[in-house]
Amino acid sequence: MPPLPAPPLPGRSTAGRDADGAGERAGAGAGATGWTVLVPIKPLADAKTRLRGAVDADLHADLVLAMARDTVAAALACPDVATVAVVTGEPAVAAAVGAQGAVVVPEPAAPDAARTAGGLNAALAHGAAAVGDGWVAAMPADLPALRPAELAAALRTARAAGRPGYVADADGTGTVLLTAVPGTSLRPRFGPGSAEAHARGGAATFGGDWPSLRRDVDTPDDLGAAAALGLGEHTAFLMNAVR
Ligand SMILES: Nc1nc2c(ncn2[C@@H]2O[C@H](COP(=O)(O)OP(=O)(O)OP(=O)(O)O)[C@@H](O)[C@H]2O)c(=O)[nH]1
Ligand SMILES: C=C(OP(=O)(O)O)C(=O)O
Repeated sequence: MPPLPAPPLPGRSTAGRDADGAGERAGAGAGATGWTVLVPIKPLADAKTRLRGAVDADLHADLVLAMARDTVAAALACPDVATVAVVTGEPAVAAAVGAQGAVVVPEPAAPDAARTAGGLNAALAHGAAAVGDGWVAAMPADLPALRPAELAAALRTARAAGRPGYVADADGTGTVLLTAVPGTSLRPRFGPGSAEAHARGGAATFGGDWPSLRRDVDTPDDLGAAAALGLGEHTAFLMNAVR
């Protein structure tokens, strides 16, 4: 007997966002018209090694979590997003983003893969299977300056294209948004040179003036660039506290 498909996750319902009457928000996964955005988040102690030194070592995990919470908050506030589904194996992350209104897809333990791009791509494939077919996108959790309107514009570009695609990061080499369309599965090829890898895999390149979406934070310099755009509240609070 073939394996049963994973059931779609429940959609998020947020009174504040639904109050303005936009019609595309209820539900997620199969049949839903709003986007489901997958956000993978690694165990905090292992995450963002290139960012180490931006704050004292004992605050590094707090900084990583603050950036993730700002990324999730911006996605939740995006009018085109029905559900934010965080793929993580870390209970502290699950509790934090669950309190924000994200749904959590528990990541299967894979100790040896956790530090590799294979770990990230496997986590996203697992998340995509859990949320089911539909308008599904993936985004890293290191976009602390992300503006909901820029994410909305990129998702609308993806929807209008009607085919899978990606948005490259500020450097042009990485990927900050990977999108699928109903009837196709997400094909994550994150890791060094992922923009080219996604293009080679047949994904369309989506361009637009989306500086906060493209501003992923890998290094202390990137954090400075994100600060120049305007950090989300969690990251801003932490950076102000350590100043
Ligand atoms: N769930 C999950 N998320 C991952 C995994 N690997 C990376 N991520 C997430 O994927 C996003 C992009 O990852 P990177 O920018 O490569 O982050 P990183 O591996 O923490 O950073 P470096 O250590 O500096 O390479 C971040 O949100 C990470 O938390 C993984 O194995 N599982
Ligand atoms: C994993 C990626 O992120 P970064 O290169 O920023 O680590 C990617 O862009 O595919």
